[in-house]
Amino acid sequence: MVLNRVNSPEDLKALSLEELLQLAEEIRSEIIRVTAQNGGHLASSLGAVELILALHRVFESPRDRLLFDVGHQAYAHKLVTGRKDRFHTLRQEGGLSGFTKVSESEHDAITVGHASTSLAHALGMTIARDLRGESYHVVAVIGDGALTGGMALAALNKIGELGKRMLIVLNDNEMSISENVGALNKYFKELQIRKWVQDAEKLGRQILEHISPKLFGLVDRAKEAAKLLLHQENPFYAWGLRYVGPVDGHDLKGLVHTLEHLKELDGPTLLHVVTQKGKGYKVAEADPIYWHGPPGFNPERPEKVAKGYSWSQAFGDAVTELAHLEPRLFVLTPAMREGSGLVRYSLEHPERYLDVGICEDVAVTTAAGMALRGLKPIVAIYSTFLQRAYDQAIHDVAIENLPVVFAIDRAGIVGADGATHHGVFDIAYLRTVPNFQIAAPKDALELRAMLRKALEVGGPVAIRYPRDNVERAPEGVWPEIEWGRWEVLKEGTEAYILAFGKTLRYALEAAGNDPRVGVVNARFLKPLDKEMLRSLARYKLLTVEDHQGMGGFGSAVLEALNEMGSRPEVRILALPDRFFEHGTIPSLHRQAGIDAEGIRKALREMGLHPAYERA
Ligand SMILES: Cc1ncc(C[n+]2csc(CCOP(=O)(O)OP(=O)(O)O)c2C)c(N)n1
Ligand SMILES: CC(=O)[C@@H](O)[C@H](O)COP(=O)(O)O
Ligand SMILES: [Mg+2]
Repeated sequence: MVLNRVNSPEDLKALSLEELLQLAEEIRSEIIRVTAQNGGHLASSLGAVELILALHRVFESPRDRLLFDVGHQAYAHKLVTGRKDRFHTLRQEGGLSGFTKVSESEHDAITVGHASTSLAHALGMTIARDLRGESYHVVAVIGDGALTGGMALAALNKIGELGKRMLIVLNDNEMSISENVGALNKYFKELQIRKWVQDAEKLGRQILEHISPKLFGLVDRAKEAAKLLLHQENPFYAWGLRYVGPVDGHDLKGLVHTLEHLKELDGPTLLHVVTQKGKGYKVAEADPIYWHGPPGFNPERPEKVAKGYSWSQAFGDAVTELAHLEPRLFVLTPAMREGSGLVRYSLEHPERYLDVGICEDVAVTTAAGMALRGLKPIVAIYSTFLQRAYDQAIHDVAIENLPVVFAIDRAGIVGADGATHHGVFDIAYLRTVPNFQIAAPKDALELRAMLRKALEVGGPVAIRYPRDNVERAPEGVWPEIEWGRWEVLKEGTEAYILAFGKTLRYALEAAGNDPRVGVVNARFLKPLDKEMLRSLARYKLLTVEDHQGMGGFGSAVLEALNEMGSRPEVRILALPDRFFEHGTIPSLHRQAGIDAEGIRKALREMGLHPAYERA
C-alpha cells in the first residue's frame, strides 16, 4: 500500500508517477470505506483526488497554504497530511471534522463549511505574506458551485486589481449539490465544448513531452496565443486574472506539469480544471446529487438509504399544495433544493421556483423584490446559511415590513456537520429585528397551519424547524391556528415547562405523568403569548430551546416577565456560550443539558423531585 508510506505531503515527492496513480486509487478506496461507515461528502471528495495529490506534489504544505472552499471535498488532503490513521473517526464525536479546520492540522489553511470564503481568505493571506516579506504560495481550490457566491466574485474583483501572486484552481464539475446554476456555469460548459482544443492540447503535450519535458509549458503559451488570435477572450479577463484551461482534472501527470509551470508565474492565475463529481465510484458518478452527502451505505452493494419522512419533506409537500391555493406564492432556495425538500415543488411549480445559486443574500433580496411587486415569496433556507443574509433580512425585508416568509430548516444542533452548521443563532439574530415574527411548529400539521397563516399575516415571518424526521400530515388538511397563542399540552400544579420547537418532545418525556409539572407548546416566540405567560407567572417556570441561551427564547421570556413586573422562579435550558463540535444530535443535546434528562435535573434543582425520589 503506497498510502502506508505517506505520512506527510513531503512523501509524495518521492513517489513515481505509477505510485502516485496507485495512491489515488488507494485514497479513493479509503474515502469510500470510511464514508460508507460514517456518512459524509463522498462525491465531492472522490472528484478532487487527483487535483489534491497534484497540488501536494507540486507545492510545499504547510509552508505553502492550500485552501479548500467549503472544505467538504478535502478528504484526500486529510489522508496525505498525517491524518490517515484517524480518518476512520471522520465526522464522529471527538474525531476528525468533515471539513478543513485550522485547529485540526497545520495543513488546514482555513476553517470552513460555508461556501465562497476561500478567495477572500486567499486575498488576505497574500497581502499579509507580501507585507511581511514572505514568499510562500497561496492556492485556493474553489468549486463551480461556490463560485456562484457573491463574496467569491467580489474577492476576484479585488484579487485582479491588486495583482498579487496566487493560484486559484476552479474545480468545475458542473455540479453544486444539485446541478449548478448561473451564467458563468453556462459559459464554462461552452468552454469545455471545445473538446477538439483539449484533445489537440493533450496530443501536443504528449509529443512535446517526448522531445523534452521543458517544452511542456510551450503548450500553455501556444494556447494563450491561440486564444488571443481566436479572440476567445480569457473569461476572467475582466477580473484581471491569467486564465489557464480548461484542463483535465483527473490527469494527474498533466496536472503536475501544468502546476509546475504555473507555480513560477507571478500575479493571480486561475487554473480551470474539469472534474467529474463522484469520479471512480459508479453510483456516485451516476447520481452525484444523492451521493453528495450520503448517510452510511454498503460499499460493496451501494444503495440509496431510504431516509424517514423529514421536516424538509413536510415543508416541501405543504408548499407544493399551498401553491395551488395561493397563485402569488413563490419559493426560492440558495442552492439547497434537495436539502430543503423542494424537489417535488420544483417539478410541479417550475415557474414559481428559483435556485439562485450559493448566495443567500441574493435569495432574500430577490424575495424582497418579488414582495414589492405583489408576490408572496417563501425563502427556504438553513438556519446556518441564513447568517449570510442578515442585513438583507433587515434592510431589504423588515424595514418595509414586506411579506416574506423564511422557512428556516436545520434550526438547532445538526450533528455531524458540526460548529459551522449548527443552526443555533437565528432566534437571537432575528428577534431583535422589528416587524419580524418567529414561530416553531410542534409537528407537520402545525407547520402547515403556520405556513398558510404566515402568507396572510403579512410582514417577515420566520418559521423554524429542525434537522429531523416528523410524522407525515395528511394532504389537503389545513388546520386553523390562533396566531401568537401558545398551547397547554399538560396541566401542572407547581411548575410549567415552556418548550420552543424540537425540545417539546423532551419536555413531555421529562414531565411524564407528574401532576406537578405542566408543559406548554410555546410555539410563538415573537410575538410571545404574554397573556398565557402572565397566567403562568404564579408557577415555577422552566424554558427549554435548541438554541444559544444568549438572546434565545428563554431571554425573551425573562424580558417579558420583567416588563409585566412578575418575578417567578425561572430556569433557562439552552446551549451554553461555546461552539459545539460534530457529534450525534442526541449526544450533543445531552451535553448541552436540553434533553429530557437535563430537564429532569433542572426540575430537581427547582425542588420538584420525581415521586420515587420523594418516597
Ligand atoms: C453559504 C453556504 N451555502 C450553502 C452551502 C451548502 N453546500 C455545501 S457544498 C455545496 C455545493 C458546492 O458546490 P461546489 O463548490 O461546486 O463543490 P462540489 O461539491 O461540486 O465539489 C453547497 C450548496 C454551504 N456549504 N455554504
Ligand atoms: C457541505 C454542506 O454545507 C452541505 O452538504 C451540508 O452538509 C448539507 O447538510 P444536510 O446534510 O443537513 O443537508
Ligand atoms: Mg461543483
